[in-house]
Amino acid sequence: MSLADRYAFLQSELARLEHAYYVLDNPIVPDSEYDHLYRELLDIELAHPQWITPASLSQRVGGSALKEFNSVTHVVPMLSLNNAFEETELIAFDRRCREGLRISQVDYAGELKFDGLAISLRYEGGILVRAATRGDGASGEDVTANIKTIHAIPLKLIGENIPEVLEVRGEVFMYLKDFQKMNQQAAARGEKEFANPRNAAAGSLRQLDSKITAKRPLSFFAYGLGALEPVSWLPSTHEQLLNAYVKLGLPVCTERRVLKSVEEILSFYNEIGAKRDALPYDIDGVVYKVNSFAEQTQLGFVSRAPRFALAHKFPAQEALTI
Ligand SMILES: NC(=O)n1nc(-c2ccco2)nc1N
Repeated sequence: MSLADRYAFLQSELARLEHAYYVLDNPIVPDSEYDHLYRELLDIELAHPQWITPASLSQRVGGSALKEFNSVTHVVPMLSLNNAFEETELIAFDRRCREGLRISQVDYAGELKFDGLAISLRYEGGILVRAATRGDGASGEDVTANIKTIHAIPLKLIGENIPEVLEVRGEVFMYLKDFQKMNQQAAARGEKEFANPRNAAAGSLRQLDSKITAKRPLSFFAYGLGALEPVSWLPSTHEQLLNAYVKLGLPVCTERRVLKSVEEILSFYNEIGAKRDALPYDIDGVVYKVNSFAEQTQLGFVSRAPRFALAHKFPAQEALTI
C-alpha cells in the first residue's frame, strides 16, 4: 500500500471509529488503538501537508483564535416553536391541523425537545463547510471552527445518497455525566463552574478560540432541515428524513415515533415525562411535527413559527442542589 493509500485508509478508518464511538455509542477499538492511528495520520500530514483537506480529522481542532464571529444569513429561516403547556392546547393544535388540511386524521412525528443550542450545519458535496447559530432566526453567528471540534458531528457525510447541498438543523448539547465531570474538574482547578448543561454548551460555542471549545464535551442531535439541493432528494415525511440522516452518518435520537392521534400524542408526552429524570441529557419537553412534508407545506407558518409543529413543555425541573 502506498503512503497516499495508507493516508486515505486512515481518514476513512478514523471516521468510521469516531462514528461508532460518538454516534452509535458503540466503540469498536480501545482508545489506545484510535490514538495510535490518529498519531500516524498526523505524522503523514506533517510530511505531506498538501494532502490535508477540510474534511481531514486533524482539522477538527482549528487554528488560531478568531477576533469576532462573522454573521451568517439563514436562507431558510431557523424558526422557533409555538409552546403548549396544557392538554387543551394539544387538542386545539390537532384540531387546527385537521381542519387546516380538511382531513380527519393527521400523523405527527413525536420527538424529544433537547435543551441545548439550535445550530445549522451546511454540507456541500457531503463536506461540512459552515455551521451557524440560530441567532434571531434570520441570521446567526458563524461557529464553524467550534462545531468542527464536536466528534458527534461528521466532517463528511457517508453513503450513496448524498445531496449537493444539505443544511442539517439540530441541537448542540452536553450529556449530564460529561457536564458534571467538566464542572468537577473546573472546581478542582478553582475555575468557574457552569450552572447547567445548556449554559455550558452555549458558553463553549461562544469561544473565539476553538482550542477551548475542543476541550468541552459537546454533542449533537439532528432534527430538522434547512436549505436542500436538489429538493428531489427530500423524502415524503419527517420520519423518513431522520432515517435518511442516520444513513448519512448524522446522530439522531432514537427516542422518536409517529403518533397517529391526540391519544397517542398524550401517551408519548406522559411516557417521556415519566422517564425524563432518567434521560442522560436535559430536555424541556417534547415536539410534535406534522409528519408529511406535503401537509406541512399546506399548513405553512404563522409569523415566525410553523403551524405544523408544537412544543409541549414540561414544568420546570426543581433546581437540583448539586
Ligand atoms: N429543541 C429541539 O429538540 N427541537 N427543536 C425542534 C425544531 C425547532 C424548529 C423546528 O423543529 N425540533 C426539536 N426536536
